[in-house]
Amino acid sequence: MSYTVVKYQKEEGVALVTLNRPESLNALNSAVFMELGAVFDEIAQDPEVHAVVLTGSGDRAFAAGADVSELKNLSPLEAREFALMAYRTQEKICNLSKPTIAALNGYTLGGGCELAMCCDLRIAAETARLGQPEINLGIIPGGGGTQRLARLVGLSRAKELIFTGKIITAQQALEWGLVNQVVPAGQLLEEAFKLARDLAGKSAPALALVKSALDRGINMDLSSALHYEIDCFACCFATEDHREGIAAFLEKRRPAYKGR
Ligand SMILES: CC(C)(COP(=O)(O)OP(=O)(O)OC[C@H]1O[C@@H](n2cnc3c(N)ncnc32)[C@H](O)[C@@H]1OP(=O)(O)O)[C@@H](O)C(=O)NCCC(=O)NCCSC(=O)CCO
Repeated sequence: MSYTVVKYQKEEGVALVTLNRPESLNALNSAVFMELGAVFDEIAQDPEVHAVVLTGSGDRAFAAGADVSELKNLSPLEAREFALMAYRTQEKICNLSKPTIAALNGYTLGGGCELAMCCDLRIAAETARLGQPEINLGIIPGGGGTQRLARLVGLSRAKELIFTGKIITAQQALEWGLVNQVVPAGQLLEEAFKLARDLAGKSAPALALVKSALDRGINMDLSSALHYEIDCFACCFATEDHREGIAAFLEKRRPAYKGR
């Protein structure tokens, strides 16, 4: 399939997905959400892809938020439809059984920050700036910001960011746990790919199971989550990869996983 507002490339088992509206700082309009959803459907079905890097084109922004010009004339019902469309795309990203890394190459605001939080890990360029500035438009986050931000940085810091609309540096985001790593801007994609290739070399079923244990477990009560983890642990023992991983350890060699 061909895409216009999103770019999609594959390299050594890693998919690179690039938001491609640099003239508007990769603002997220309906077309972007639709194409992004189609790209992640394609990735989900592609056995050659073992990890995903999501970034923005240009050197100014990952994404500066939902496209304000599209929000301008929405009725409440249309606003709800827009948010639901974003939600459906985000669900495809969150539910992907392969690891996802957001490479934040500049402004990561509003819907952009919400999209980054749908990825498993976030690496930020030193120049990246993050925030949920919706309050300054007289609206609130509608793409999961109130929930995912609070879960990542805690309720108090989420309220600080969302109430004030202030924009924080990559370093501050690292201290708050909103990003995992900060790197020089020139090394962002290199570092994101290094991490993605490392993850692509691990057992795909083990990664899928542990992602599910973490993402589903966090929304369960502790006892249910611990039992779910036990079930996921047991499922690993149905894979060829677990035999390979354990054999490789005992034979003091690197494992060669088959992804099954
Ligand atoms: C990101 C900011 C602070 C950058 O400011 P600056 O460097 O001055 O650059 P600009 O001239 O403002 O932007 C360049 C160009 O991009 C357009 N643009 C930027 N952000 C958006 C956007 N979110 N939607 C649509 N278009 C956008 C901007 O209009 C310029 O276009 P021109 O044609 O050249 O005029 C600054 O841009 C900023 O504050 N942006 C908005 C951030 C924001 O409020 N985000 C939240 C949106 S609501 C949301 O996401 C709801 C989901 O929960």
